[in-house]
Amino acid sequence: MLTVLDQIIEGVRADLAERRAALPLDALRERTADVPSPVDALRRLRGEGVHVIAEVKRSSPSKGALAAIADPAALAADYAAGGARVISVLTEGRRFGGSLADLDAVRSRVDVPVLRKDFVVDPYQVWEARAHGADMVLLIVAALEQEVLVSLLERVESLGMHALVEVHDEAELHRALSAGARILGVNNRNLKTLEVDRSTFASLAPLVPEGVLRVAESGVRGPLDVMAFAEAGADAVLVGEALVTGASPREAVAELVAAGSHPAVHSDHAHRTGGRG
Ligand SMILES: O=P(O)(O)OC[C@@H](O)[C@@H](O)c1c[nH]c2ccccc12
Repeated sequence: MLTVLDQIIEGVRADLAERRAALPLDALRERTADVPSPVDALRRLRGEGVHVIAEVKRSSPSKGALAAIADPAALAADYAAGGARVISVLTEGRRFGGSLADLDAVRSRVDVPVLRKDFVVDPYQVWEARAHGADMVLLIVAALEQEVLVSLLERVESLGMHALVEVHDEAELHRALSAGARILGVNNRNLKTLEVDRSTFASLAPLVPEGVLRVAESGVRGPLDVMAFAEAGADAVLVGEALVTGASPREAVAELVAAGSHPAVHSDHAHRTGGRG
């Protein structure tokens, strides 16, 4: 039986085949020459406190439509004004309602690093991310054979970008680390059942070695969740739904940023992680 992830990837491959037919890899590669160099997203995510990665997300397979988002660039500008360190843009169209046009719109508006959030299974998509100005690319371990993960990660870094390498369990975590992940995302949403279990991050975070950044993904409802992930060792949180469905995205991000830089969070985080971060 096909899992949700398998179904999504089937659609992603079909859409990718069309784009590749319209623009062959060589031509795509040439386009990257005119694109300004990537910003160092890893640097932006280091340092005191828990940083916020704010996501432009229209829909999801678990909830359906979340928000219309008529102007993704304006939303991204609000996120940046609220203090988001990185902006994540979903570019998958069939289930998440995103597009490369959204990535372009956001890129042209904000200076903060931009993450292309998609189901990347082919180097073409990594070149595409760069050609559209991305600084970071999501790689989902569950979607990739180990050799493919390794080569995609190398491609991302060779283009000067960083990868957010997403895992759901201990086996995937070990694969991510052995592939050389420097930014590790623990997705609290199980991709098979689509259920959120916020304890997933806390159970995997202690297994992440020092020097590798830890990002808690999915299920952040507000400041209390940020503080809980901080306590569990997060360097950053990735938040979508709570921001796109709220009244003021700028204020919502600012509240999360404040929770992540709360003095109690700081000292506790520094204490637990031996002062790193
Ligand atoms: O909307 P939430 O629960 O705040 O979650 C955001 C983000 O973690 C989620 O969109 C996500 C995490 N990993 C993904 C992989 C593909 C698509 C989407 C995702």
